[in-house]
Amino acid sequence: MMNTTLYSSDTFLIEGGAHLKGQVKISGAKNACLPIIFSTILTKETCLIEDVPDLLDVKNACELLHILGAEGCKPTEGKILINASDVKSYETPEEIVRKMRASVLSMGPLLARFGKARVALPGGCSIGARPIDQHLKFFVSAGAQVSVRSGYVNLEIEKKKPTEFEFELITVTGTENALLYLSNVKGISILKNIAIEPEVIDLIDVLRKMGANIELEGRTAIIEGSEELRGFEHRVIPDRIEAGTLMVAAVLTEGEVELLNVIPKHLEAVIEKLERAGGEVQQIGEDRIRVRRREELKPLEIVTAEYPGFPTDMQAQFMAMLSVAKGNSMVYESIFENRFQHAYELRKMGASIEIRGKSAFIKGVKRLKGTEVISTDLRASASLVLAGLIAEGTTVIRDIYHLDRGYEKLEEKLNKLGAYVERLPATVS
Ligand SMILES: CC(=O)N[C@H]1[C@@H](OP(=O)(O)OP(=O)(O)OC[C@H]2O[C@@H](n3ccc(=O)[nH]c3=O)[C@H](O)[C@@H]2O)O[C@H](CO)[C@@H](O)[C@@H]1O
Ligand SMILES: C=C(OP(=O)(O)O)C(=O)O
Repeated sequence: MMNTTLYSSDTFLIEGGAHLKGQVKISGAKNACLPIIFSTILTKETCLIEDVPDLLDVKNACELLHILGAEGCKPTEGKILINASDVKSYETPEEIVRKMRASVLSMGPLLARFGKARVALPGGCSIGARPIDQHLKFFVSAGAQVSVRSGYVNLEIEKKKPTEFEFELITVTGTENALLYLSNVKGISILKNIAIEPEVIDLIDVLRKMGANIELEGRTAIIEGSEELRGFEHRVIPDRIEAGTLMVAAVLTEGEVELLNVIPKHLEAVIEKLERAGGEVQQIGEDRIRVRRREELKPLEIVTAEYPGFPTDMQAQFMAMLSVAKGNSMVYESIFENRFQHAYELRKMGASIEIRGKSAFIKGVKRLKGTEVISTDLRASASLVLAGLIAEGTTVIRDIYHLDRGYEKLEEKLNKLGAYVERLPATVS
């Protein structure tokens, strides 16, 4: 699990009270971009990825590719060119892997390419135990020898062969790892009970461009892999979680914000809840929406679920909003067992939230008060920023390391909309 104190981390200082107004462009999705970066290991040809968000996780993924021996890997003005033909190493070192969850996605491509992989156990947000047993069960079913020793997973396979595998539970990166691997295995494989998050579908688009033939029937994927995968050019889908976060900001601050570069279909569950809570969301173009407050904030019941359900990655942001809704709300977190750390920080700001197991009971209060809080994980940090936007006085959010993993220039975007968010650089590392 991630220990934030290991990393130098800035502080946000927020003055509450602004009504956000204006236009904001949504960045490419972190959780789509990362698996796509790892897919480049599967080909010796050059790959071009566009709409790459400027994020710590992306920089770390690129550094990992660079350490493995790939060329390019320098995100420049939203683009990355990667050529992995010179990759010779099949070992991903702990220092990088523990910084981000998605580095587990190097397993599938390295095993496919070298017949071997040695990958440190991944980090990411500490929102639960986050085991990778389903990834490993998949690799075993594909014929790999798998062992875990001294914090590293060792995988080895003699001869790649197609396989049929059913996940015991729905896992996003587990599905992506299996798709990455099988796309490079000749023959027809079947994966059942897969995740169908938009980020998984974006990866499938890329794997198809590379030459894999992938068909989807509900939660089943039929994959005809190829041993000679091609390079690709691909524009990453917009980040639905960044969009959702800014939509909540617009409603919460009684503002009016136009979001550019969104795929409204990906946001259906979020839009439905936001409208029930008193927001108004209008589609004003193919990839544009306008969001504002329609009426007084109302309480909600939210149960997180796999896509197309309500995303766990939006739960914390909604909790910040429900903290000041008129009435009692309930949030049930069905995906992760420890994803309520923001609730304790929101309480410091005056929110009334009681946690019982996987449920949070929120009694709306009239207002929040600025104080000093700690950001414990990525979306928890986002919820504290939202709370800071409407709190009385100044909110100081320490250790925004995780926020930088997942939001591109959040303070700049918010300030352009009229907020006051100042970044104070870390003084100790
Ligand atoms: C980099 C990335 O894309 N991160 C996203 C991805 O994380 P990630 O892929 O890690 O999340 P999973 O979908 O794998 O996890 C879902 C649930 O399954 C459990 N599980 C997962 C794998 C496994 O082998 N065994 C197991 O028990 C997890 O502990 C969790 O309780 O999907 C999550 C769920 O939408 C999002 O919150 C994360 O933002
Ligand atoms: C939990 C998240 O990220 P990660 O899986 O990289 O920890 C997230 O994006 O909300």
